[in-house]
Amino acid sequence: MPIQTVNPYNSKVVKTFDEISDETLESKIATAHKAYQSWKISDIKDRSKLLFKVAEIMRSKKRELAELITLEMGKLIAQSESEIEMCASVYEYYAKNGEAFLKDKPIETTGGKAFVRYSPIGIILAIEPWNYPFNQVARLTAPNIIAGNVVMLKHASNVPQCAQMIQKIFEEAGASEGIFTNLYLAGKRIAKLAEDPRICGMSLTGSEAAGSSMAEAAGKNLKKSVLELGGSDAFIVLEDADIELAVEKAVLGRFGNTGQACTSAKRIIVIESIADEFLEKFKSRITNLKVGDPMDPETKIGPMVSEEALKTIEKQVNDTVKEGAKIVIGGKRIDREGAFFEFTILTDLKPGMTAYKEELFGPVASFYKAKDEAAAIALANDTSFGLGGAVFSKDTNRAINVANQMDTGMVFINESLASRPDLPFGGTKRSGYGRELSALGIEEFVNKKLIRIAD
Ligand SMILES: O=CCCCC(=O)O
Repeated sequence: MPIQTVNPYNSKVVKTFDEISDETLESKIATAHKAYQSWKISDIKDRSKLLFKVAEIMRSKKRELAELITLEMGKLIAQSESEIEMCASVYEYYAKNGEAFLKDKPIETTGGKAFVRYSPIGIILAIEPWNYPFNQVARLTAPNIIAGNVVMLKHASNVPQCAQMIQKIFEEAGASEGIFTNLYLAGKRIAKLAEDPRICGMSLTGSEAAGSSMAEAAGKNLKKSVLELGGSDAFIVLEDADIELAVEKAVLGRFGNTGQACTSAKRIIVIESIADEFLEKFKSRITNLKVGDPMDPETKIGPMVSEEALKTIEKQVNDTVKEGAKIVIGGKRIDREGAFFEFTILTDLKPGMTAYKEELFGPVASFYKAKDEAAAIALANDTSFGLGGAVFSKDTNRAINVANQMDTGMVFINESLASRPDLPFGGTKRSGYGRELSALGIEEFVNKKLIRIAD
């Protein structure tokens, strides 16, 4: 894949970047390794100041950064601005709480004293996706920078200007060279990078295939890794739910970011007795929406990230329809320049169909009726993924009981799933392992060193 900005609104190539040579890569690793030697022993208050400054710069450049996101991957401009806000709040969260999270943890032991100290480990390689080009990077970078690690970023090849901008923001905030380094390189060079003893941890958000090959390289070299992969999250609406609320959140949860999120509410599962009413309201909320330029605040349907992404979802929808599913609304590309796909709802889905078993990474909701709560849970769990989910019910205890039976890393009740700096984020099954954000996110790439003092 060439490293380039292609505007998904009109498919025009805006700017192309060269991959770095092996010599440049070596020199960047050497610089990062050197930076780590002083960063790991720096005062945590200075590390915190750096992150506060990064957050401040991001807020002050919110519009410019949001426009870059929209240019490179087509997100609606208001959603791009929200991403920058969220991203700044992640940097602030670790700037404020990092010191407390990293405090020594005393251990009760017989005779003598003991505690666990969280120490940094070195360079962490972040392999990040295009769908939240600033926020995905923040989630790995903020906890590691405060912990005393340094970060090298291999971003998705279609968001090179976002990647470069993050490095520039760190520089502007006063970070020495090597604290945060953007690398323009192809995915196939990651396996070789994993062999480098100066790279001490690897984190990837992306597809199952990319995750599996990164984990293989990390495992072969005995490196700790974190994986945030795909999802096919269930959005369960029980018969005692507030239907208006559930519909509103389903629209947001499924069609936000043009459906291109690992945690999108890809499978809407509604109890039979209220399913028709829900479906009618759900459909009406996505009917006659304004299609157009994602930079225009009036636009409600913007482009998908690329022609390739559009073709993938178009094929998945066509295959599923051939297999017997029905289209309630949408179902095809929009006849205009750019990677536009109609907001779509599929019904009559059965096990084995394409949309039943695969992740649909675009604006397509799979709608299911379940005869009762147990059937809804069984359906929710009938997937190889285990990222997130949502349950809607006015009875909180009932909803918690349902959440408890869902095989996922996260469940939100009466809300659609969205990350927050203070909540752990991550999955189980084929959605990956490890956690980002919250106090748990800082624990992934630190040496939990035992120190024992004899009596
Ligand atoms: O693809 C991953 C999406 C994460 C969305 C979020 O941060 O809520």
